[in-house]
Amino acid sequence: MPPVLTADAGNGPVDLGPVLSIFDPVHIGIDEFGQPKLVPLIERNMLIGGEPGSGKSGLLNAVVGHAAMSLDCRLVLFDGKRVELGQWRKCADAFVGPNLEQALLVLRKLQMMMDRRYDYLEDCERRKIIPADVFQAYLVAFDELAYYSATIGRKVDRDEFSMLLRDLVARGRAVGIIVVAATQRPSSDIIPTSLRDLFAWRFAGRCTNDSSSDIVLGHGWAQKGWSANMISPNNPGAGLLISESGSPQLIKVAYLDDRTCAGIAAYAATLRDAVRDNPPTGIPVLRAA
Ligand SMILES: Nc1ncnc2c1ncn2[C@@H]1O[C@H](COP(=O)(O)OP(=O)(O)OP(=O)(O)O)[C@@H](O)[C@H]1O
Repeated sequence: MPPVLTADAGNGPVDLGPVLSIFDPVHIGIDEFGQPKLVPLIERNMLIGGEPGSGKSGLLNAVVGHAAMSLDCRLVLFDGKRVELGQWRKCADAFVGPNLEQALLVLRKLQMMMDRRYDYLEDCERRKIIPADVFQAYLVAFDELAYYSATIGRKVDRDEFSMLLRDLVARGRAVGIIVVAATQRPSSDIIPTSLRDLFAWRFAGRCTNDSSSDIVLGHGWAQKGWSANMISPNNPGAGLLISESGSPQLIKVAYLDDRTCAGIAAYAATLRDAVRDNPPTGIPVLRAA
């Protein structure tokens, strides 16, 4: 049972409703045996690849939905199409549409914040963020990665985008910055091996060939029989999920349709407003239900 958010604006505590935590594993769907598939995301990143229509946005929305409902997590969303993650806009600190300059601005700010968090950890002689920390986790989600790194704007800006993204993926984990990135172009120019290997979780929805599947999951898996090319085009949301230390696993993503996403997003935005608007005397507290 998730904890219930309680607010006290001076007239006694009022239950606002259940919330989640980004330190909890995220429910993303079911495995082959019909068992819930839960993935811990704190201190990890997730790469999502697959051909158009394979269900990447479905997985991204499941993850962003959990983060939106986690009041210990802030959201930064990059969405070249604006409508894939657009429903979560009110829950996000920043929402970047099809604008590379704005994307760079936001990424530079995140990099600066990451550096300051490292200064703080160094001063505290600690190695990573904990739930009791004053600073909150950030979920930084991209749909579609290649749009910013290979499609719009000037090459020099796209290169800076790729460099900032790599830095965030490489160094963000310990300071609570989680990157989840989706692309319909699983090719080596978009996801070089050195970048791919920084993602602890990798999900390949249906891919057009074995080599695209390997680019997401890791070299050699197709030859061992694990290729997302074998997934039916009529089965969106099915795909192979691998963690940095395991073998691929077939899963089916829990799909949130537009109406459900909008409902969760509106509820999460209300809770976030309630937390923001509460006076210091009424700081909301989490308690077990
Ligand atoms: N887990 C799922 N279960 C059932 N249907 C799904 C699932 N995921 C996606 N679908 C269906 O497939 C369609 C395409 O899914 P989605 O938009 O997530 O694909 P995508 O890979 O993000 O596509 P694109 O690359 O074009 O953005 C959805 O509109 C939905 O109808």
